[in-house]
Amino acid sequence: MKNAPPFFPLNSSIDDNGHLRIGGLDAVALTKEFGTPLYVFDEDDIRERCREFKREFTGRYAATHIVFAGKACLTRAIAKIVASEGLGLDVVSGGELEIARSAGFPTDAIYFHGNNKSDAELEMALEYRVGRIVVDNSFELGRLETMAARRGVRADIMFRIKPGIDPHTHAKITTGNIDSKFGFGLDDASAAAAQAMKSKNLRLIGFHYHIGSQIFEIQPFLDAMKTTLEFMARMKRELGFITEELDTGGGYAIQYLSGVVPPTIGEYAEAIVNAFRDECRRLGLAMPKLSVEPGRATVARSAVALYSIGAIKDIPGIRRYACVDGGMADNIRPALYCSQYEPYLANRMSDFAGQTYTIAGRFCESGDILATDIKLPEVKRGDILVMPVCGAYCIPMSSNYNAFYRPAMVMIKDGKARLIRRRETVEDLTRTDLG
Ligand SMILES: Cc1ncc(COP(=O)(O)O)c(C=O)c1O
Ligand SMILES: N[C@@H](CCCC[NH3+])C(=O)O
Repeated sequence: MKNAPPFFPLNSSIDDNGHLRIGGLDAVALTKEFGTPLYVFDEDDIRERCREFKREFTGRYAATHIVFAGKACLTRAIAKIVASEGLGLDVVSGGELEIARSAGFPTDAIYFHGNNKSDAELEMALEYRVGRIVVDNSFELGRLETMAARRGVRADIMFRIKPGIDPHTHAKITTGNIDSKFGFGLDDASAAAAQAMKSKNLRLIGFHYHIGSQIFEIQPFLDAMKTTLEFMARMKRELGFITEELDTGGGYAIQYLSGVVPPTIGEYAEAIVNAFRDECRRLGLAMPKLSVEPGRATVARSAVALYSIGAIKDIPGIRRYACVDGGMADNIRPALYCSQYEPYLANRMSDFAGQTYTIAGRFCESGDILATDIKLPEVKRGDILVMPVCGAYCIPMSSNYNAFYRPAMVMIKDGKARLIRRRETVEDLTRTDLG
C-alpha cells in the first residue's frame, strides 16, 4: 500500500495492483458495481473537515458557529453527517431547505440566504422557523416584515452587506464587490437597520458578508472583516445598534493541483480570529458571536469522480484526446471557470505518467473539456479516469444536458459503500415531460 496524493479523500491509498482504494475499497471494483460516471465520497473526510473547522475556529474563539454552505453539495446523507457534527447549514432555496428538513436537520440551525427569495420561500422560512433569514435587499425586508406581521411571529434576521473587497479569485465567484448582485451597500444597510430596529416582527441580529470563493489570499478576509467591524461601530454610534452576530461567509480555498497549496484552515482561522479580536478592541466593540460558512472546504476533497475512458483521438502534431463517459453535465467547473483538475488512472495509479492527454467529455460542446494537456500513463479504452477534489460544486451544478442521466453518488464508511443517490434513469428524464 502507498499513500495517494494529498488532495485525495482522507482514507485513500494505492494498493499493490496500482488501484486506488478509498476507505479500503477498490475504486475500480466500485465502478463495476455502480457503473460510471460515479462520485465516491469518504464520510470520514467530511467529518474530519467539520471537526477541523470547529477545532481551529472555536479553539481560538469559543463563540464561533460553523455553518456548512449546502450549495457545495447537499444530499440527505450529507445533511445528516453535517448535523451530527454539530454544524449549522446555509441554504439558498426552498429546495435546499426541504432537503435539509427531510433529513431531520434542525431548522433553528439553518441560515436562509439568497438575493431574490420568492414569497413562498420567505413563508417557508417563517413557517419552519429557520434560525436566521439573511436579508439581501430592502424589497425583501419590506415583504418579510409584512409576512411576519401577518403570522404574528418575530423572525431573527441578518443583513448581507457588500464590504467592497476584491478577493482576487475568479470574477464569476467574486461576490463582495460593490458591483455585485448580492447584498446591501453600506449606506442602504444602515437605512435598513434603522427600519428593522423599529419592527415588532423582525429582530436584527447582525451582519453577513461573503466575498467570494476559492480565495487563496488571507488579506481579503481581513479587509472585509475590518470594513464590516467599522460599519458595526458606525451602527452602534448612529443607531445604538449592538451586533450580536457577525457571519463572515465562506470562501476558503482548497488544493486541486500538486504544488498549488492554499493556507490551512488553522492558518485562516488564526488570522481571521486575531483580526476580529484586535479590531473589536480597537473599535471598542464587544466581540459578537462569529459565524463562518465553509462550503467547498468542507466537502470538496471528500469525493472523487470516476469515469470510463472510451474513444481516444490522436490529432498528429496537435493534441491527443481521451474521451470519458461524463463531462460538463456532471462537472461544469472547467467550462465555467476554467478550473483545473489533476486526473489519474484509478486502475494504474503507480504507472509513470509520461503521456500528454486532453480529457474530453461526451457532451455536444467543444468546450466540454475536463482537463487540458495533463500527464497520464498511455491510456487505453476501459481505463478508469479519476478526478480528485470533486465533492463540491459538481453534482449540485449538474444538468441533464443532452438528456444525460445524472451520476450515482456512493458514500464510503467503515469499509462499506452505500449508494446515497442512485443514477438517474429514463423515467427520471421523462417524469416531468407531459408529452
Ligand atoms: C453566502 C455564502 N456563504 C458561503 C458560501 C460558501 O462558499 P465556499 O464554498 O467558497 O466556502 C457561499 C458560496 O460562495 C455563499 O454564497
Ligand atoms: N460554484 C463555484 C463556487 C461558487 C459558490 C457559490 N456562491 C465553484 O464551483 O467554484
